[in-house]
Amino acid sequence: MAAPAAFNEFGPLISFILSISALRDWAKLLIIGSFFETCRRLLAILWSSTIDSFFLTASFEDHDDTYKWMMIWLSKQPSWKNVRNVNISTGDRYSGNASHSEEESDPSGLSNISYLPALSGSYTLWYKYRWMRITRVSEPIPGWGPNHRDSLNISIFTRNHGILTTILQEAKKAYQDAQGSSITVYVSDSTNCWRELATRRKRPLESIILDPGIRELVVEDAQDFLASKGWYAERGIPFRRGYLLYGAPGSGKTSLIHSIAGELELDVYIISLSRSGLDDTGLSELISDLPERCIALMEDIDAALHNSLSREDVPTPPNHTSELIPSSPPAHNTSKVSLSGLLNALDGIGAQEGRILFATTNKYSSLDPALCRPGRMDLHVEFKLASRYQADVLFKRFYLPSSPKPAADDDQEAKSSPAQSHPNGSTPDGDPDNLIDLGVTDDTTNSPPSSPSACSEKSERVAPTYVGTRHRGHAPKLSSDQLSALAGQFASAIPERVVSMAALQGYLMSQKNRPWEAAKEVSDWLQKELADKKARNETKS
Ligand SMILES: Nc1ncnc2c1ncn2[C@@H]1O[C@H](COP(=O)(O)OP(=O)(O)OP(=O)(O)O)[C@@H](O)[C@H]1O
Repeated sequence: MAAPAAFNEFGPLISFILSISALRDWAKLLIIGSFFETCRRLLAILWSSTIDSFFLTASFEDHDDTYKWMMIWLSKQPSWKNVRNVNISTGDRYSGNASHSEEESDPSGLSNISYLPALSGSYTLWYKYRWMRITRVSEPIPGWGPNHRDSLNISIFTRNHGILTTILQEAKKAYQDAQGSSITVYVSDSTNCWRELATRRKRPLESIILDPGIRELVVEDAQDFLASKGWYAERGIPFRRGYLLYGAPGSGKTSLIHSIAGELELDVYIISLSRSGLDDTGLSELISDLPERCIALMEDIDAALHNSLSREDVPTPPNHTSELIPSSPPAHNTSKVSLSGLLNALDGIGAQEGRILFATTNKYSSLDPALCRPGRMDLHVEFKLASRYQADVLFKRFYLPSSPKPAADDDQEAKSSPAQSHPNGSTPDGDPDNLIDLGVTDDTTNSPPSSPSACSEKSERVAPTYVGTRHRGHAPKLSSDQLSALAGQFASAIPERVVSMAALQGYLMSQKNRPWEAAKEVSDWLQKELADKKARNETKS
C-alpha cells in the first residue's frame, strides 16, 4: 500500500517536470542517445566476438622463454623482410646466428644484426596463407621505477589451434639452432627477476684440462642425473643435484661449469649471494623461479656467507679471466643471506625441481657441514694446482695448429710474412708445410717498453710505449713430434701442484708465438713466479 501512496505523492511532481518543455526535450535526447550507445556497444561486442571466433590471439611476455623463441622466429620469416618499421639489434640475443666463426669471418660485423618488431608497432604478415597481426608493447611495471615489461601479441586469422603449436615448435627450433654454439647466462636484478646477462660461446669440454677421469666424472654424473627424472619421481626423491667444486684458484672450476652447460645445452643462472639487497626471502624467490632444466651457479660460496672471511689475496695472472662472468671490481659484501636462508632455499618447499646446482669455493674446510651434506651438495670435486700431465696437455693444446684456413688465406699470409727460423738458426722441420711460418715473430713482443733513444734513427716513428703482451700474428706450425718434444720439455720443468693452470696459461699467452722459447724459458719464469709469491707471503705475515 506504501508504493501507490508514494506514487500519489510524486505523481504531481513528475507531471510538473514533464510539463517543462526543455526538460521534456532533454529526456527524449537522453533516451535516444542511450539507445544508440547501447546499440553501438552491442555491435562492438558482436564484432569482437565474431573476430575472436575467427582469430587466434597469443601473448608472449619478455620474462618467458617463448618470447625469445618468437623474436628469433619472426626475424626469420621471409615476409618479415618487407616490414618498414623495425628495431635493429646487434646483440647475440635475437640474432639467431649460431656460428661465431661466421661472425669472425665477416669483417663488416653485420652478420649478427637482426630486425625486430619496433615497440608499439603493429605489423601484418602472411604465414602459411594465413593473415597475422603482430604488436609489440612495452608497459611500465607498477612500483618498479623505470623498469618495463615487453610483450609480443600475435593474432592469426584461423580457427585452428594447431597452427599456434606449429609456430611454437618452429620458433623453439629456430631458437635452439640459434643457440647452437652458445649458452645464455642470466643474473637476477634488483626486483629479484631473472634477466639475461649475455650469451657465451660454448667452450669445448676438451679445453678443460684436468687429471684423467675428473672431467668425465662430473659430466657423466650430470648427464645421468638429467636422464633420471622418472627414477627420482618413483622414489619420491627431490629431482635436484648439487656439485661442489673446491680447491685452488685458477684451476678451472668456473671453466668446467661453463663447458658442462654447453655440453648439456643448459643455460646458466648466476646466483650472486653477495648481491646488494638480496635477503633470504629474495633468494627463495629466485631459486623457485629457476626454470626446470638449468644450471644454477653460486661462485665463492664461502666468501658470500661469511662476511668476515675474505678470499686470500691470490695474484691474478695477466690473462686470468672468468669466461662466464664479466670481470667487475670486487664489491663490498652487503649480503643479507643467512646460512639457514640458503639451506631452506636450496631444498625447501619452493626449490625448483630438475635444476643442477654448481657451487665453487677456495675454502672447503670453512663451509658448514649442513651445506655440504648429500641432497644439497651431492658430489664434491677437488681441483688442484697443475700437475705435469696438465702442463703437458695445456702446452700441446696451446700450440696446436689452428684448423686450416682456405688455401687463399694461407697463401696470402705466407706471402706477407717472412718465414720464421728456429732459434738455433735452423728451420724447424724438413716438411715444407711445417716450414711455413704463418706468423710474425716479433722480438720486441716481450721486451720492456722501448725508450725513445732505442728508436732507429732512420725511422721517424716513435715506438709506442706499452706494458703487457701484444696480441699479434700466429704461432708457427709445429709437427706433432716437435709439439710432443716441446710439451715434454715444458712439463718436466713444472713441479707437481705448485702453480695454477691459470698462471701457466698466462705464461703461455706471454709466449704466444714462441713455442721454443716458452719451453726453454719456463724454468726462469717459474723461479721468478715463486720468488714473487714468497715475497708476497712474507709481506703478508
Ligand atoms: N684446468 C684447466 N684447463 C684449462 N684452462 C684452465 C684450467 N684451469 C684454469 N684454466 C684457465 O684459467 C682461467 C681461469 O680459470 P677459472 O676461472 O675456471 O678458474 P677457477 O678455478 O674458477 O678460479 P677461481 O677459484 O679463482 O674462480 C681461464 O681462462 C681458464 O681457461
